[in-house]
Amino acid sequence: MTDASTSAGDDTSIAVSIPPLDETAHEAAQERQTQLLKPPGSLGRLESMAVDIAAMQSTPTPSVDPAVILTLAADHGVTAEGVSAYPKSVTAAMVDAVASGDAAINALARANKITTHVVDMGVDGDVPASVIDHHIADGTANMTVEPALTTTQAHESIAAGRALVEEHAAEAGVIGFGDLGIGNTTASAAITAALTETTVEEITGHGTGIDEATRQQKIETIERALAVTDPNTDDPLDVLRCVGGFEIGGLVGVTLAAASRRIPVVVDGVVTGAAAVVAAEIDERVSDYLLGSHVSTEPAHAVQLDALDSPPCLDYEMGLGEGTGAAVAIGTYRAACRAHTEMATFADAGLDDA
Ligand SMILES: Cc1cc2ncn([C@H]3O[C@H](COP(=O)(O)O)[C@@H](O)[C@H]3O)c2cc1C
Ligand SMILES: O=C(O)c1cccnc1
Repeated sequence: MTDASTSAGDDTSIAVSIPPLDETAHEAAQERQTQLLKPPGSLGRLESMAVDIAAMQSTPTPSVDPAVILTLAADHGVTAEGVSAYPKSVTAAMVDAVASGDAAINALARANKITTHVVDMGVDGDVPASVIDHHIADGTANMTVEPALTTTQAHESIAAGRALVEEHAAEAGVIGFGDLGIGNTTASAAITAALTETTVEEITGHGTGIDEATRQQKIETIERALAVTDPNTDDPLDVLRCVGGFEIGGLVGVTLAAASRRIPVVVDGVVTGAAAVVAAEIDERVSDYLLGSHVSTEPAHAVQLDALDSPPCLDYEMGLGEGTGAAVAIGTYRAACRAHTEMATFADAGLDDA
């Protein structure tokens, strides 16, 4: 992966300043773990989760709170190729459900005390007034005919994601990723195939539940889109422009802005994973600020997590999106941080000699 100064062409408008992980905080947190009232290592990966977050946040007292999930929604012109089990109109309907508090993400976020925001990045339909408005267009173009986004739209989507962090999550302990958009597992598979050493066949999944014949059509659609739009695979912005989506570009912007503020980002499923891969190709330092959630049933997801060197923290056979995996994982990351900060040490308990 490359550094912002050498990738994305000569474009400097998306470059951000991302601080390195705080090694001193990392060492102090690791040392504290050895002093807590438990045999060293006995909290397993919960220990390294807290230590990693301490280094990201540059603090001896890591915390996920306040935890915020941003669910970005947009439509996709590629749905005209019959790649999803559901019609495009479901995107607007799901935005409405999330705004009303009725979707899976709302229930899981409430269960784990996480604030959620839903954002219209380019939904083709009416959305409630309470939805944050960063509408770029009524869905992307059909990537089998022309690039899904214009260059301007690709930039606009990233800028919107950055603005979202400044406006709604600047004080967050962690930001969880979420997505909505019928057809967006097709865009995600196309991005993943373009930016990793994989074939379209091996990383294309069943999305919302398409049968095998439709999956073959989805594979053929992605291959055609890559042939028609011919993205420069050395340029993540060009890949986003050719086969991406407005919500995916927005999530790239969220990642860049969060990392520049030392805010860890909890990656969700295959759509947000594609955005994280694009962001890490724009600036490899964002990888330091990524936290895995689940591993999705979509095959591209494990490939993405591997490319990002960001292991999942749970495997519950989930494959929904919306931020659902991030919502569940944030509960685990919160538990890790609270054990780290709230437990007594052997010395506190008068057990120095134990
Ligand atoms: C009711 C419903 C709720 C969802 N919540 C997330 N998705 C997920 O599925 C869609 C992508 O899958 P595909 O590429 O196969 O269309 C996106 O909306 C994604 O967020 C949903 C999909 C449906 C149908
Ligand atoms: O893993 C995901 O994020 C996913 C899977 C199917 C449909 N939408 C999202």
